[in-house]
Amino acid sequence: MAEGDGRGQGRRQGRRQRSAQAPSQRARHGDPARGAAYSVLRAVADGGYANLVLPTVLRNSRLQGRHAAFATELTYGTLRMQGLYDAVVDAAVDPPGRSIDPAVRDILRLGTHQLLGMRVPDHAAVSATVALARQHVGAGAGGFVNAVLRRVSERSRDEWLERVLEPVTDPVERLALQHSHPAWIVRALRAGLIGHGSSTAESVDADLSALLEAHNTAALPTLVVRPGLGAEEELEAAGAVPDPIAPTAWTMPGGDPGQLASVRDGRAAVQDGGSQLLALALAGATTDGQTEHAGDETEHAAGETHDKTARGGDGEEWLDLCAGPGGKAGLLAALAVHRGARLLANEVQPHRAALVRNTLRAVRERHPESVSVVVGDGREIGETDPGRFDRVLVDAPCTGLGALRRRPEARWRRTPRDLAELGPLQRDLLASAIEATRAGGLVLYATCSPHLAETEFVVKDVLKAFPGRVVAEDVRPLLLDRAGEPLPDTGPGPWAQLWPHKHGTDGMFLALLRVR
Ligand SMILES: C[S@@+](CC[C@H](N)C(=O)[O-])C[C@H]1O[C@@H](n2cnc3c(N)ncnc32)[C@H](O)[C@@H]1O
Repeated sequence: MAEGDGRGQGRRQGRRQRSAQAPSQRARHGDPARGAAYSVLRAVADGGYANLVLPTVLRNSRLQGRHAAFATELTYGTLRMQGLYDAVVDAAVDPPGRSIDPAVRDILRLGTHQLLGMRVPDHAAVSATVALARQHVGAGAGGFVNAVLRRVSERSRDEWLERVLEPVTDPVERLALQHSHPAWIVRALRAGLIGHGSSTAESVDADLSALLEAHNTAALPTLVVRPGLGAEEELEAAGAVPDPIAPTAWTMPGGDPGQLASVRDGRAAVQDGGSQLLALALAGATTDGQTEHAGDETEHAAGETHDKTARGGDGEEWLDLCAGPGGKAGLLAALAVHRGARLLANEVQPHRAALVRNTLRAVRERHPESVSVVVGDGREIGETDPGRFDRVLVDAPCTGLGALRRRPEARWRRTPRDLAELGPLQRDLLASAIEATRAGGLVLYATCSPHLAETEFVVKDVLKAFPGRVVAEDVRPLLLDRAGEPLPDTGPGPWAQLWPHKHGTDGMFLALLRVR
């Protein structure tokens, strides 16, 4: 993205920003877009989430249009690429490897992203970032930042890459540095590509590079239109177009989806296409022991477009075991209502259950009897409600390694220890879901991670714990795009793995289990 540098963000706002600062002050103070990016980086260093902090910071700084886009790209790009930029900065400081104050480190990362990752002219990148350092840290920091960024600006991105990669011989470490991921994640993704049958020994290196690159590429927001609530017209009028990935998916090439009335009132929402496919797959599967649902053939609500077979419906009870903040529950609720089923959304954290209630408001207002939200530990439902549900979604808490393109700081926060902590919880939740499902009913286990330890290994372990009682069914034929075609390249089955570089979705894993 080319940089705005305080110019032309709607003439009125540009004048306001300019008149608020004399030229001499502007030289000393950073501009609002860079200031906003810096605030988000500092909040992330304190444990905040960029996707939650950034909108507030943009609003408080009154940044809009291309200034907001500049601040967003600067923030997200810097967070994603910080592994590589730290190596560049460490090589550029004098003496190399000298320790750097965390706030100054953030400012140097921002400057390096402008120089190596954006189309900002060198002089503007250096002077505006030095001003930021002076404003937020002090004059000494300004001088230091100036010296380091001038050295960074002396080489191109490719030249820096060559320089920092030179001493690194291990192929995984090289890819990690080049694509700015922790090495343990690169190793796990490599194992996932092979383990899920997505890559062969010959193709894995190219696939891995494409996957890591996809994590570093901003994704256009995908919207879900919750069926039967009438949001399509407004989306069309706003310039959104149907997305081929799923019958409920739409893409908005520009503008802020949050401004749409249908998004504000919960008839539509921003939701990854993979998440939509997952909810549609669970709703589209056939439960045993149910009669045909006569409405299925005639209705043309999204998600019902292709499947004209019996899937049960009337009177069914559906459970979303780990529902917060409610994205998948929102789609499941709309599908359940349409099919004469009821959805119970469960979430262990009260504040996340409140988010689920809010997400479900459009359906709850129209069909209060069909949807309810409860706070509870999903591990207990198998005991409190054995054999009660026809369909259960376990969208398990996981490392989120499949959603790194949307959560720019997540790769630096996660550690292999998280896997050790999540593993027992994932197994307990899946076992509880199985206990809570009636004979002939279905459990869909899903993660937004392709890590083998939280996908295939969990499912295989739990299947072993229920010998003869639970079978894995082929979920791949249920993953249908808008044209009704099964998604290609989802693995050898019976489970499926989606990938950002292949499907343009988050890296979702799905396993469909039938209780006998
Ligand atoms: C991956 S998120 C679910 C995302 C959700 N399905 C959606 O689409 O918005 C996992 C959720 O599980 C919740 N969780 C963690 N432990 C749980 C437990 N023991 N019982 C129920 N929910 C739990 C977390 O708080 C988190 O909200």
